[in-house]
Amino acid sequence: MKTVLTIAGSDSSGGAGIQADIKTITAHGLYATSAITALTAQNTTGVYGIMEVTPEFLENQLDCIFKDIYPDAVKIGMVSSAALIEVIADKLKVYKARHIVVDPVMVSTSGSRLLAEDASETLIRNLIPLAQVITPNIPEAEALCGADIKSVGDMERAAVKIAGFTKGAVLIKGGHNLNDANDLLYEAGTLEWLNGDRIDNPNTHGTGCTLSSAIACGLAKGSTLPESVKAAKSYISGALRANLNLGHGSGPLNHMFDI
Ligand SMILES: Nc1ncnc2c1ncn2[C@@H]1O[C@H](COP(=O)(O)OP(=O)(O)O)[C@@H](O)[C@H]1O
Ligand SMILES: Cc1ncc(COP(=O)(O)O)c(N)n1
Repeated sequence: MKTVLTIAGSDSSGGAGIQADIKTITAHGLYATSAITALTAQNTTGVYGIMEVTPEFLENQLDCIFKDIYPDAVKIGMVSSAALIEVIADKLKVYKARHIVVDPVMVSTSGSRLLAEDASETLIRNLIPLAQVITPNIPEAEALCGADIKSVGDMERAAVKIAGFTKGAVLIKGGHNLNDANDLLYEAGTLEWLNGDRIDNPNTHGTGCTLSSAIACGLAKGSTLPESVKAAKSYISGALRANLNLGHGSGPLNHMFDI
């Protein structure tokens, strides 16, 4: 069986982070392993506390996984500090990890910072260069390219610039656009729009985590990046359409639908 490793934070409400990743990987018929970077006390209304693991303990988790159940793809989500980012980058290099998908999680949908302000540089310098693809949302893409994104042209210019930081590909997610849900993939010098109808569902907690894990699943199974991204987009649309309504805020996705 193919396996996908998720390196991310725990979300006590089960909608985002490690929990979303494991649900997504399982729904794709793959085996999930995990290395937890932090515990969050979180629900659909917000993030109420963050407790990071130590760099040594993250190292220990990564050694355990890579020496035993070597992953076919790796997804990286919330990593809040520079020291943890450095551990991950070192271990991915030591173990020659393949098919690395980085979701550069900076701020939660509910507005809490999940990446320390002084850690962005380390993310860009140490981790993003190892990624086959990174999946910023629009505010994260603005932070990475240092420019506002207000139009389709801005999004395309940002994609070309950000892809220069990775092994060559970026998917800028359009979930923060009001009228559509069009994502933009830039790979091997080609821009490809993945247009999606906006689904009328306010429960979008964990969409970014789910999408990046689904992409890692496609890559682990041997699909190309464009194939993996298209399948992941279709998975997200299905999970949004299946419409769960839990909690008092922006609720989680419904992974219990037929892929
Ligand atoms: N209301 C929606 N309808 C359809 N797709 C959506 C909707 N909201 C988000 N998406 C999709 O979910 C994925 C995650 O996007 P986004 O919400 O921008 O990421 P993040 O969770 O990192 O902020 C993207 O593929 C985006 O197009
Ligand atoms: C542990 C953890 N990781 C990631 C996110 C971002 O998810 P979202 O952007 O959907 O709030 C989150 N809220 N919590």
